[in-house]
Amino acid sequence: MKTILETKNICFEYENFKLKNINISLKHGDFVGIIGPNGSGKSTTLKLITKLIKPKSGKVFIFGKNLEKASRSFIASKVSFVRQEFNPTFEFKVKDIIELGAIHIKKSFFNTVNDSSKIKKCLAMVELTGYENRYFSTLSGGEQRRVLIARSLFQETPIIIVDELTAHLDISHAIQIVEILKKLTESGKSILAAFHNINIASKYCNYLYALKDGELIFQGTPKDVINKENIKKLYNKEFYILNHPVYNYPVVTV
Ligand SMILES: Nc1ncnc2c1ncn2[C@@H]1O[C@H](COP(=O)(O)OP(=O)(O)OP(=O)(O)O)[C@@H](O)[C@H]1O
Repeated sequence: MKTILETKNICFEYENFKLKNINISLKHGDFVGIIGPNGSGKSTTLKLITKLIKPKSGKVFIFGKNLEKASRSFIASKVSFVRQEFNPTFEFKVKDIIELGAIHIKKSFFNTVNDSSKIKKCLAMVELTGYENRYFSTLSGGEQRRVLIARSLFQETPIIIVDELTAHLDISHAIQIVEILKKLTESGKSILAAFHNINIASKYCNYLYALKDGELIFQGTPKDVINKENIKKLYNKEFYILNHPVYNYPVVTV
């Protein structure tokens, strides 16, 4: 399969944190997860890949195009990004939030009948039918998160990047969202997501990158990455690793 997103030795620095030589790649149909403890650099990596911040050195390529030279509309047509935090300054309705996500690739600013049926469809996919006229600020954390996933579906990009995929979601909605994304990979879309829930990443991702203190310390299939020794090194704590009795993937437990 063809590589559609690639980082080459990207480095970045905040005052008290360094991200070092990150090499990540994503192919058509991949569901790739980034795991690692709080503050290990997952969000920073995703922000670099989506050009929200610029690397100190190294390069990012999306469909072979150097991100440095890519326009905002090119990026928006290829990548949608569900960020961990999203606090709009104005009172937006759910339907506006969804449309604004794809404003750069729309031919016209004005709503069309086609758009509103597409918004309905995307909301139905995340079980928020009838929410289009609700004010975003009045939704629960989990509902807001699902609106942002719906916005990403509305954008219809070949690459979907999600920071902390299961943030604010109860276990049932977390699985529902992950399964929607997994289904999209079967039709050729590619997902890159940061996970705190390693067991969900283990079941659904075909490849994992493990970040610690700004460095990629392990990578490979969930079976390669998730074992007692690696998880201890990653989180500085002992866990039990079991094998899922039905689906045969490694499960981390206390
Ligand atoms: N704007 C910023 N200015 C200064 N330091 C920052 C900034 N954003 C992040 N950092 C620091 O960079 C480090 C990596 O943060 P990052 O958000 O990438 O980690 P993360 O792995 O996504 O963490 P979490 O699992 O808690 O979401 C942290 O130490 C954080 O405090």
